[in-house]
Amino acid sequence: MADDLAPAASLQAWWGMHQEIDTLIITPRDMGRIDAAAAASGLASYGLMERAGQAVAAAALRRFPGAHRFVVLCGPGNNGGDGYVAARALEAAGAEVAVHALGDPSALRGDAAIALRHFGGAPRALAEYGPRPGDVVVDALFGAGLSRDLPDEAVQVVEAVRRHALPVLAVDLPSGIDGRTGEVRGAAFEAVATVTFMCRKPGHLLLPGRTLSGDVEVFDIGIPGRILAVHAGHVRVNTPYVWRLAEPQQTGATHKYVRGHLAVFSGPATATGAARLSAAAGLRAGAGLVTVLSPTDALFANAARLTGVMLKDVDGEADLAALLEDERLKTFVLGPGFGDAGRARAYAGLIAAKGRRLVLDADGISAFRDTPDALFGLFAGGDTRLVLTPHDGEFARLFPDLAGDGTLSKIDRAQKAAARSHAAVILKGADTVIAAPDGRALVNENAPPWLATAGSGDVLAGIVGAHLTQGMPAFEAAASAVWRHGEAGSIAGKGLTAEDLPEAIPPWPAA
Ligand SMILES: NC(=O)C1=CN([C@@H]2O[C@H](COP(=O)(O)OP(=O)(O)OC[C@H]3O[C@@H](n4cnc5c(N)ncnc54)[C@H](O)[C@@H]3O)[C@@H](O)[C@H]2O)[C@@H](O)CC1
Ligand SMILES: Nc1ncnc2c1ncn2[C@@H]1O[C@H](COP(=O)(O)OP(=O)(O)O)[C@@H](O)[C@H]1O
Ligand SMILES: [K+]
Repeated sequence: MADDLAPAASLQAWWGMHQEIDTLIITPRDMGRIDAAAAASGLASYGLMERAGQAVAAAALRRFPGAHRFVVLCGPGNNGGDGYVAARALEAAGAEVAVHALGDPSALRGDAAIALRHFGGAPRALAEYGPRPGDVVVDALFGAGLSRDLPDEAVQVVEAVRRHALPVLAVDLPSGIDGRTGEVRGAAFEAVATVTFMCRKPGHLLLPGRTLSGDVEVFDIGIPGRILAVHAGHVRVNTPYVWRLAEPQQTGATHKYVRGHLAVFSGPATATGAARLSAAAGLRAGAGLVTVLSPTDALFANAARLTGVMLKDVDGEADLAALLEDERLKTFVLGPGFGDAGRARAYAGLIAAKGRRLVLDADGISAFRDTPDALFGLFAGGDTRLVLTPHDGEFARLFPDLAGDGTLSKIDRAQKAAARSHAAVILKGADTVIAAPDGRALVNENAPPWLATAGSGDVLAGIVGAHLTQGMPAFEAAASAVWRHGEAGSIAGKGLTAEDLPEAIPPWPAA
């Protein structure tokens, strides 16, 4: 099955309702199209560079009032051009400025050559830069145009600046970060802050670029929003803006079955806790009823620890088939602590055949490691009814080729996996990516590091299940679950355990 993404034109309309510019994530390739469209619309490109460089200088002066000297490192392209504008503005503000260029400045073309001419000074060679205490480095070596590993000369400066622990303000991206993937190309500056233009790029949100970018300031250099919106792809930051219209509505007529019934499969007697975490999270996240479906040997272990969550004996396919006769049971969570791979495959098959919705997590994902296509076939066609919640290790079991392809970004991997599996995919981590089969993708950024604790993923699976069973479309259900999970992590605070998370799931944000 082809992985090529051909987002429907109607998607543009879907995003049309969600065009807040600060949620757009623009790849360097999108940015190229945006530049071309801006130029075609009559916008003077040098004006954009001038505003970009001025914004960098303003940020440098504001952030580093005690700097002895600003050292502006300029590269061979337009990122360097921004650097020359910034150097001129810093000098005009009375600061001490040193400019060092990578390569021959007389080879600059276009707007960058104009910026150098306006600067008027003669840059010194990059290799001549000797770090001094009190220096603030303005990194304008490479931005969106980085296409291969940093040259040795630049690597040496990156290392010298790190050795001297000098603060770095990056222009657009820290040099060495690939704007499309967030990966380090050979070496990269670690910036205190990065000033970028119009929108953030994947490299600002995906690790390790997210960490190396420091605080990211987005400065509007004057490209009209309508041009951005038309040429932006289908990647956004995961904020309530993109799914708030799909939030479950509660009216006076709501009763618990309207809010949906969620079922969570328990593992054997020695591994029941994960399912209860999912179930507790599901109830707190808004499912009207939640039932743990337990193998017979684990009934007592579960019964002793459940209150608001119900319990039912389901010990094999016949039991599940009988249960599926109840039309009100719409959504299942399968995988947390589940253990039995053969039974997981059989249960997924029954659930799919009956047209129900499934969150497949943990052991449920691993159960299909030898037969991923069989899983994808179960949920092909019709609305998206499957949500997969892999961490990197589980992802590699279902999608070994995508996991092993070093040219793909985490966003690309999630998008291709979603298209192939007909599932909404939550590819977890500190930079969780949520993708839909139609090509939409979101990068999450509200999760605190202390969410990385045993059982945290089980809680997430339960929240997704609760959202699905309340009728949200799969992608929106998944994205909003990741966001609420991140908020719960912040509310529960440092030192949390997974048991604290369900209690901390916040109400829906005000629409
Ligand atoms: N409309 C826009 O998009 C604007 C872009 N601006 C700046 O323009 C930048 C992009 O400019 P460019 O496309 O010129 O790209 P860069 O300035 O990032 O890179 C310059 C050139 O370096 C070469 N190169 C790439 N990797 C290299 C490596 N490892 N070693 C040696 N040479 C390498 C490539 O030929 C590339 O075109 C942005 O990052 C931003 O700073 C700003 O001027 C504001 C306006
Ligand atoms: N460094 C981090 N910062 C924020 N969130 C993280 C980080 N590492 C992991 N997470 C989140 O914590 C959860 C861990 O889930 P998972 O890997 O399934 O662990 P478990 O199986 O122990 O629950 C996921 O939601 C993941 O996105
Ligand atoms: K840079």
